[in-house]
Amino acid sequence: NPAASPSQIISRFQQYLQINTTQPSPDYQTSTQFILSQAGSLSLESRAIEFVKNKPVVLLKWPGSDPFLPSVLLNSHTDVVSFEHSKWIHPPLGGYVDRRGDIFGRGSQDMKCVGMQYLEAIRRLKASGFRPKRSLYLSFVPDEEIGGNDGAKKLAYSDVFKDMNVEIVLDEGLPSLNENYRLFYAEKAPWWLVIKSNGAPGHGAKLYDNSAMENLFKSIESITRFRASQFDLLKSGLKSEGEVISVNMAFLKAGTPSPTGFVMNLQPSEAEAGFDIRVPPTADIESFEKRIAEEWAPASRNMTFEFKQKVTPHDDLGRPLVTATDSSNPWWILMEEAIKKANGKIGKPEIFSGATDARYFRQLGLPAIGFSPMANTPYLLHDHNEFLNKAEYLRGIEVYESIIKAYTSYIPPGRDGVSRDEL
Ligand SMILES: CSCC[C@H](NC=O)C(=O)O
Ligand SMILES: [Zn+2]
Ligand SMILES: [Zn+2]
Repeated sequence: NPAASPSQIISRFQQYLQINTTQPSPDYQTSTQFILSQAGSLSLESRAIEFVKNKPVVLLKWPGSDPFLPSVLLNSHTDVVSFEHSKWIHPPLGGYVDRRGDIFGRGSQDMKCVGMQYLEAIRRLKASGFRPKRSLYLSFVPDEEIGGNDGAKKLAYSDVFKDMNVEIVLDEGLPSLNENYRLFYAEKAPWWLVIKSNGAPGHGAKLYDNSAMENLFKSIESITRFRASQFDLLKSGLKSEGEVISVNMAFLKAGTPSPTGFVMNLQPSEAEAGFDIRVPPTADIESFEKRIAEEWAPASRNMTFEFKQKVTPHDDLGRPLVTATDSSNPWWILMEEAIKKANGKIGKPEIFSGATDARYFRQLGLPAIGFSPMANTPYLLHDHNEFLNKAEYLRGIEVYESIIKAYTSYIPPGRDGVSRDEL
């Protein structure tokens, strides 16, 4: 079967990498055509739904033999973040494979790899004669990189989704440098904070209190100390990456522009700074909010603040938005078993450091697991020279074969254990 040869498999991945779905103006038309044609070659049911115009959600279905069993959803996003072309050793939209077998491209880790691996796993399972009991859905959603409001969120809150009767969702994860795959049961919530200071303007030679710059820098010092304290917890091993609040400065804006740069002998009356903050579901939100209002942007120091983005890491009832990792969640156990069956090793369950579409499904009360099968791989999401090794990519397909088999065959205890198939 030539369609299943490694060179054909890699060639399909390259084709997907070559489609320019880079934010802020992704070519969703071409990616949609590509995915639909893949679905056609696999005889999957397919449709493209525009909950928002020109932002297609491509939905594929491999029907299960028992329509009464809830379904399984494998999600991936089709968009990728932008890149600095000149800083790459191979073109970011090329899908170039070097002598070591490293496949270069924006999206090779985040997450065109996963979307294609789902499809390749289905190709192999179909060729082997496997038939799922549960229906398997694949969603290829737009706009994850800009928040997912017009993509996964629309899907999750739609009637289409209700009709799908989904019981478990898989979405993206992160690579690990060692041999252990990483599994994610929750994620941090992005808070994008902008703080502004005001102060009296004055001569650049004059020393006085409460300038806008001084007021802003008192805040930056306080934020820097907090950042260091969180980072120390991580460095010392007392906490893991997913358990600390991360704070990074995104921009600084101040000064009075002049045709030759900035006016040097005028102290500005305004200054501002922006921070990308990530809050774990386990954090004490109230005390952190208090810290921002009282220490980072106190009105008493002529400061104001605003959130450009403030996602809650909690559900409607105020509970942390997490997927269970113990025996109360059979999907977690099945996932671990299926990976191990495919000879994969697994590290400790983790909280994802960034934001993913999984949060929309967790908000509905569904279990969602973040996983991208990338072991022995450096973390290059959003970085220059993003790549995934060919051998690692192919191994990931085998892992998904094992997961899909286990998930679509799972019948919960107590449900008489007889599927329609066997009747
Ligand atoms: C709040 S929308 C941003 C989503 C983005 N997701 C992946 O990188 C992130 O910055 O985590
Ligand atoms: Zn992603
Ligand atoms: Zn991303």
